[in-house]
Amino acid sequence: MILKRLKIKGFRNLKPHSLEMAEGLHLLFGENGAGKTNFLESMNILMGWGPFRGKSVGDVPCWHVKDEKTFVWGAFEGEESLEAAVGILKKTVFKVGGKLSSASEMRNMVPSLSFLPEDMALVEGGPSRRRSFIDRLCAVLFPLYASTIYDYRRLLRQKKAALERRSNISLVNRVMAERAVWIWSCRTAALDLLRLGLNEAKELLPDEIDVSLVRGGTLGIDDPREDFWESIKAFKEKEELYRTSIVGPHRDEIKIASNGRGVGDFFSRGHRRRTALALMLAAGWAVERKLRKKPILLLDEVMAELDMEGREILVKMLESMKWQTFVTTAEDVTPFWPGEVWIVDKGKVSLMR
Ligand SMILES: Nc1ncnc2c1ncn2[C@@H]1O[C@H](COP(=O)(O)OP(=O)(O)OP(=O)(O)O)[C@@H](O)[C@H]1O
Repeated sequence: MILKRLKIKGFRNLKPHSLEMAEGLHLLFGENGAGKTNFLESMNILMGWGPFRGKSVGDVPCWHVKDEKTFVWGAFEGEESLEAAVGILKKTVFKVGGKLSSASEMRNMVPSLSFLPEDMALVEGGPSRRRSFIDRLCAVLFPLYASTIYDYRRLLRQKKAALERRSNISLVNRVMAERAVWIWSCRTAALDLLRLGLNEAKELLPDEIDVSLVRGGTLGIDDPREDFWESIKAFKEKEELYRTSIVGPHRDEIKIASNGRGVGDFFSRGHRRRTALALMLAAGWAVERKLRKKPILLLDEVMAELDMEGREILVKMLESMKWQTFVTTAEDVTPFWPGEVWIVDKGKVSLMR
């Protein structure tokens, strides 16, 4: 799908806009603090994902204009056509085709993926980044995924409280087991698709890459349900001693390996960045393959640490995927950019060519 028209009002530092957008690649070029990330974020919120990580929706309305309504409106075309609007105050209110809707409906109707500067460190550091990446992909691929994760987290809190009180946790374990097994099945299916997608992004990769799920805190028995229950049994005392939940998807690791070794440990920094971008492209491919809809990609400052060759490969691959893609940059890469170039200056977004 593509976002054909976009209207923005009262959104952070952005001036009111009404813009026509083409398909294909879009570069948003401007100085630091110009509003490039804000512009991507407005689309991210419209497509049901909320503000970028760590930011609160209450901070979105422009600080300088009192009592102005904050909204983002978009007309999407492609596999489906629809008009959607989101009004933002302390919360977000969605309308699709004039009728009340929700963020999760938007996420399912208009598949989109965002990739932020911190995602460039996807293959290194702790597992929570990789879980967040796979969760975002699963939330696009499987309509009930986001609500199941929400439910699972609620159960985790209940289990923790029960462990603190030293009360019986067998009932909460039983309810958790169903969610845990389902989340594992979704993550496994998403990783199967990612593996196929990585074949399409080979050019970016320095070597063969494999991705696999290591179930959190389990004994690693083949059957996930048996794995859950046997591990719960095996670690019962430990859970009670530490009063924390050891077994389950909240402790999963997504292993990214090359020739059997974790790439975080031995790929160079640049090659780790390329691997992260290859995973992002593979995720887009997975969405298109499963949903038969072209995703919209929002990429914030992803070219900053790539060498010239890496940038050229990335742009060539994005061109060949034919997804509508928005890329921000503070570096002047406009001469070799093959698509539309937008200049972002003090909150004003205008088409350069
Ligand atoms: N609610 C708000 N109202 C008005 N201005 C805001 C609001 N929230 C953030 N801003 C301002 O928006 C400005 C632009 O931020 P943004 O992150 O979009 O810049 P950017 O072009 O992506 O910059 P960089 O290249 O440094 O990443 C920031 O300077 C910030 O102070």
